Amino acid sequence: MKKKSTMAWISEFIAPYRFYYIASVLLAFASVIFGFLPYFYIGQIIRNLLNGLKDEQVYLQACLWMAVFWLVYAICHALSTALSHKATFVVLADIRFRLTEKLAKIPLGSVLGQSSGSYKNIIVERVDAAETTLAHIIPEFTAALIGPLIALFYMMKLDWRLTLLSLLTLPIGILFYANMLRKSKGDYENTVVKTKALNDTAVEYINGIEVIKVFGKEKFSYQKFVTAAKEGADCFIEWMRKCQFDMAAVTVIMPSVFMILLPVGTYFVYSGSLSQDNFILLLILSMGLLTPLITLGSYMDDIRKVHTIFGEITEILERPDLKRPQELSQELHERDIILKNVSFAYEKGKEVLHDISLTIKSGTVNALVGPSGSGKSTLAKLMASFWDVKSGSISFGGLDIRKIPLEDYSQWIAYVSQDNFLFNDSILENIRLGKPSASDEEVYQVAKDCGCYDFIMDLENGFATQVGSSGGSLSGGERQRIAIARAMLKDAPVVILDEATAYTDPENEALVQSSIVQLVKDKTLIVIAHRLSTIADADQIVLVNEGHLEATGTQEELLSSSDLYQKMWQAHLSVRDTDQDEKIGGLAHA
Ligand SMILES: Nc1ncnc2c1ncn2[C@@H]1O[C@H](COP(=O)(O)OP(=O)(O)OP(=O)(O)O)[C@@H](O)[C@H]1O
Repeated sequence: MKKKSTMAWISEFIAPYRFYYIASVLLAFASVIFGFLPYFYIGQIIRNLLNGLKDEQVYLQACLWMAVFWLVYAICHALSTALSHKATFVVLADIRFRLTEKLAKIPLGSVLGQSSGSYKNIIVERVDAAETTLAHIIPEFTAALIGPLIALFYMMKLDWRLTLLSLLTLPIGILFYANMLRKSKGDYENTVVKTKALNDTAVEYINGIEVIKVFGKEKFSYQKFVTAAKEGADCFIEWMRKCQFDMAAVTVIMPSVFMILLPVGTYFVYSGSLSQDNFILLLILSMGLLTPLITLGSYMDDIRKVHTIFGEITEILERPDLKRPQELSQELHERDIILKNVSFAYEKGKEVLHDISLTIKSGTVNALVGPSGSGKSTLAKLMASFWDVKSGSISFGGLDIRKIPLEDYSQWIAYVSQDNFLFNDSILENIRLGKPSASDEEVYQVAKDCGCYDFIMDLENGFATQVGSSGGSLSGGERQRIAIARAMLKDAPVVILDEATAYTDPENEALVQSSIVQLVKDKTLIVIAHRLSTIADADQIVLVNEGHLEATGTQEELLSSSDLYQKMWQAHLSVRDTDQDEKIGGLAHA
């Protein structure tokens, strides 16, 4: 697919609000004209003064008209800026919506491949940085371009020789400006990269504050942050260092045209080829000619910035969606999940699952087991449709899951992971997320079924308790039980469960386990099992090893047929606490 240019993207974003921008440009145009009209009166006043006119009325009238035009100029300018800002803030909000919508549509792997800090940086700061350019450049660029053109036209009428002389320093200024742009090429992009790194380190520092404290890594982590901050500052300083000489040259050389205009103009006046009043007016106008042109140059930098910013935004927007149809094309049969010759790689050339064929029968308990890194979670996530398989197929109810609308499929699958994310909202709303239409009573009931009603009611604000960012104000077990209640409310026929590797205490483990038993009643369960005792009665154990399907069967079958399973079982027996396992019980259907 051909990539869209930055301009094409910007046009697409601003298209719904183009009338605001057009109105803003027209008003900017009007403001330039009205801002220029007072110069006619300045010329008139100078002329009258030099001619010795002593009629106050004439001066008063000229001043009055100047004030009126200035007022109209100010109103047009304010309206133009207000319109462009209004449109820009809506455009920026749209861009943010599109970015967040896009993150929900692309494969999960594509989202997880980048740190949350850098997403936050793009969605919040980078989008914000586009505001200056979009809101200011459109009206101000117009004004900075048209203003000097009108001035130039008027000056040519007054005296073409001095007008051309007043432009003498322009090419020199442009040369310095071009040199500055050439030298600092890539510097803005560099500051973007360094700022991103700084963001990532800051987010990592804050998210990992517990680990940092526990392992006494304050110095190390703080140093990492300091280094990122210093590198960020250094690259800004370097950028400024490269620009300062040329920029200073532009600001000094361009207005120095006076050094030429004054002697030459004085000569013209004395030789009688230029009137005094026109000379003074030309001097004033030549000032107004160069300042907007210098401003125009500074917009070039902004345009370059916006190119980088939109490059980052559109890189996300152009990522391919997880392709799914809008509607189901056929009725689904039995809700079996069937994998046929499934292979998968996160990165090109690094296949992590190889040619897996497997049937998960509807209503059965299935355990995915295997050594660490063997591919259990990847397999489960493929079944949950978080990614698309690279080859082979996964079907649900007889239909390839790529042909099932994501919305439908997510209704049928409940994925309960170890790090259950809770939103910074009340417990009630966090559970209700499983079924947005659920009444408060339904939420209470599911909390009772899951065995978390009592602990919630013991909290000071009960179900209205705010859980804090990522559920930080609750214990790990409490968070997990709320996430299970959420999944239970969803009442999906298939539950994929990433069993916790470690529990803090046996009592909590028993509570979590019993809520899981409630959750999976009469459902298809696919559990990524880390402790074999909990899945001894599973209908099917799927043993994965190094991305290959090693064996499938009941525990009895695997104990007699698979060496690897035997070894894992022996290892498990040597560490398990029999009493505890009895208390907890397994995951088989009751
Ligand atoms: N997002 C990812 N990007 C790249 N590689 C990944 C990603 N997630 C997992 N992997 C790799 O895929 C392989 C299988 O990982 P997976 O998490 O599926 O194994 P697992 O059996 O669930 O491991 P564990 O029991 O330790 O959780 C590993 O080599 C892992 O490094």
